Amino acid sequence: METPVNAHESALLEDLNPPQADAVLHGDGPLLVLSGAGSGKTRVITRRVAHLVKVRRVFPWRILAVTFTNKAAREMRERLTALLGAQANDLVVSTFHSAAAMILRREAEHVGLTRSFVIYDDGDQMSLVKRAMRDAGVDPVMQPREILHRIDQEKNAARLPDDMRVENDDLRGAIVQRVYRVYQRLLRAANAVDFGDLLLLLVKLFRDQPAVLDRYRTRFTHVLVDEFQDTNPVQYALLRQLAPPPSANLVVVGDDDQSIYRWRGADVDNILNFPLQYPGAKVVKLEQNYRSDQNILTAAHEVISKNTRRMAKKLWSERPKGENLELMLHRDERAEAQEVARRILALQREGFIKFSSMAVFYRTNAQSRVLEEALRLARVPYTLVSGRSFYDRAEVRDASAYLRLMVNPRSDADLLRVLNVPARGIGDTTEERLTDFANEQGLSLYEALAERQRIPALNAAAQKRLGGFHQLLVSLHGFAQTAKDAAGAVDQMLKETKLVETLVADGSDESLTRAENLKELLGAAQEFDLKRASDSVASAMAAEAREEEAPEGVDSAPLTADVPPLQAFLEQISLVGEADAEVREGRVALMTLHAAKGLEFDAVFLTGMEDSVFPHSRALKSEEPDGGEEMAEERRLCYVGFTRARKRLFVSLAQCRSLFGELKYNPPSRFLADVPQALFGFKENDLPAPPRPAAMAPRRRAWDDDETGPRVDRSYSQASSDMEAVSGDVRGMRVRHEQFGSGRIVSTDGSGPNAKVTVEFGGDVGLKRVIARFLIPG
Ligand SMILES: Nc1ncnc2c1ncn2[C@@H]1O[C@H](COP(=O)(O)OP(=O)(O)OP(=O)(O)O)[C@@H](O)[C@H]1O
Ligand SMILES: [Mg+2]
Repeated sequence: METPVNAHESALLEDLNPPQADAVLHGDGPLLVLSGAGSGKTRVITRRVAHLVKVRRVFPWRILAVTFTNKAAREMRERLTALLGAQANDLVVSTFHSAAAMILRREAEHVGLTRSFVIYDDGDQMSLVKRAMRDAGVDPVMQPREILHRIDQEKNAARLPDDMRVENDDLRGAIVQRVYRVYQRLLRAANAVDFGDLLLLLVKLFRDQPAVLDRYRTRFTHVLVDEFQDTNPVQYALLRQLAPPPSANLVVVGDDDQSIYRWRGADVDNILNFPLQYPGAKVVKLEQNYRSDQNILTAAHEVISKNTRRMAKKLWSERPKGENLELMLHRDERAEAQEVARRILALQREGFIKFSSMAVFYRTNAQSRVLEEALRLARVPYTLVSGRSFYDRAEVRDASAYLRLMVNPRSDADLLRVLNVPARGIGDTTEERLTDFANEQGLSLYEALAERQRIPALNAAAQKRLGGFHQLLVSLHGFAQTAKDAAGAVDQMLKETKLVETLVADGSDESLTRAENLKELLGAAQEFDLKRASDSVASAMAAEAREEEAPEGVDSAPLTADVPPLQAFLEQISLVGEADAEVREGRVALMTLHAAKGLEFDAVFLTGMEDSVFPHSRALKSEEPDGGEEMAEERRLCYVGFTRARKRLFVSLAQCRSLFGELKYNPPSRFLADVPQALFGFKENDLPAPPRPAAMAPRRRAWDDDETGPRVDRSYSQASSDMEAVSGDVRGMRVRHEQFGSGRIVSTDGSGPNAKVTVEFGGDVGLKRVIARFLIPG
């Protein structure tokens, strides 16, 4: 460690341990910080950025710091503003996607777009894929969803249609390639990109036009990446372009144990092989955890250490052992939710833990509904962290479609969405004639509208309606050209389209709520304008305060400098991700495990700890004995979940659960079997026996109606019935019937040998009502 050179430096290093300080002080060249959860990786990134600016006098605009979510970027910026003041404004702190979007917009002409391109989300992508399938004339042998997934995967791997490797006998691959080609053509025609394009087009541009790449390489002398374990190949390619091996100043921090986005193409090898890609990279390991009490860390360690392919690391903590972990067993998901709500209230009252320091996690979004209901009933304030929910509402999507048409009328998907919203009497036939005409003439729908007189077989009334709609779009587009701020444009759009007016006139409760949401969108635009104005003032002041001049000829302008306000606002909306909702003051946070990455809470409830819920049923289907890569990823997700907790960790499970409209009796999560009993405060052989599924043995799904399949762990069911007083409940029990074979009891009517029992039998038999005495157990 070097000696601090001045007061700035000592302030920045004050509360760092030696390896952290080492990483902050590291001079030039690549650096990898690889370490477990809660060891201060994110703190190292922020401090290092502050150190670069304050002590090493690097211009803030030369620094590109990339994080995983907008929320994380926002938090990092806040921390940096606290350390650097107004200078923080000139830093580029963003997600990969938003950094790429900003650069791509500046260079749009090079990739066949104009600067006003729009960004399509999943929903838009889906309708585009369907259209591409029609245009490509492929038989509907594949689901659009599957094709879209494959296209996304290709993009994550940095492959355009021509780069796809399709074997001769790979029919499905050939179909994907064909649709992908048309899909890309449709995107370009609409002056639109999807998420994958943002990165892919930029990587291609940088590869094909070295002069363009050179400008950004010269500019960004320092690139830093948080959560590096979750980068996918196209993101890594971009990093290597901007900060090429072997000697660029690329700092990556991450934890291979927290790699949880394989399904989005993330490749954990990126972090494991970093020292090979960047030979000579300095490697720093942080081993002290500052977040969690020892019991929590031990549990997390025991779960993750079952994974075979990982960098071994063991965290230690100076923090106390802390409280025991708590295992909560419940009859069903409703009982679970009620108990979670009750415990939250108790913690707040007796444990002095604020609502905002508590979180409830679950594996899949579908689990949130019951939890929400219970929290509402118990009057526990909460926020659902599911960032897109607001922007995914139908009325908000309609409004956004109009806004996007304002800047880019060529966006066909948007035009189709609002062609008859609010209702203006344009029916399916008219729509079909319009689209057919546009297709034949090779025009965008907007252009086709202008030529509507030439559309065959269109009656005068339909002509007139299309004319009115066209007029509306022309007027809005004109307005957007000169709009001074985003809010003005949103306001104008709402007025001209009469979206709010129509909803208010309808007057139903639902319509009024929708109208409120549109006003909320206007509010979001106003907030955006304010923020933009204050940022630009701050950044001008910071520039003035600096003694040094930016060097001649280097591009130092803010990346969004010339972007018109409405467009910048739309970009922000498009890039809102799943994990982006604010964790609000005074509220418990509800979120999926994936969204919990990087966060910390005093108390964490991890719900649905049952096999096939968590680990997800997908991972249980794996053929490999230990569940293969999918199971390893679920295990990492469990590690992420556990390590979010500072002081209290509750793991909870239900004996039976309705999920996705099905009633399932799942055995306890195999991850629970890895947690030493003592951490729950159980002594050996204590009852209730902690659930111990045959965790390591290969097995089938528990509900498979198959004689060779495993059975619900009876000892566990017994234990939990003792706890929950559900004795006498035979639901879930396995039974045999001479004629129908084996099955599982779903419900009963009456008691004794003549009770009527509804049983779900295997094979084609399905649900049957039979008399109890004709059944034998097993
Ligand atoms: N040297 C330190 N002294 C005291 N507290 C620290 C120190 N380093 C980090 N912390 C605190 O420990 C907690 C975890 O830090 P941080 O979020 O940076 O860890 P991380 O390694 O990024 O975790 P994750 O792997 O979950 O992303 C934070 O509350 C942070 O403020
Ligand atoms: Mg972190």
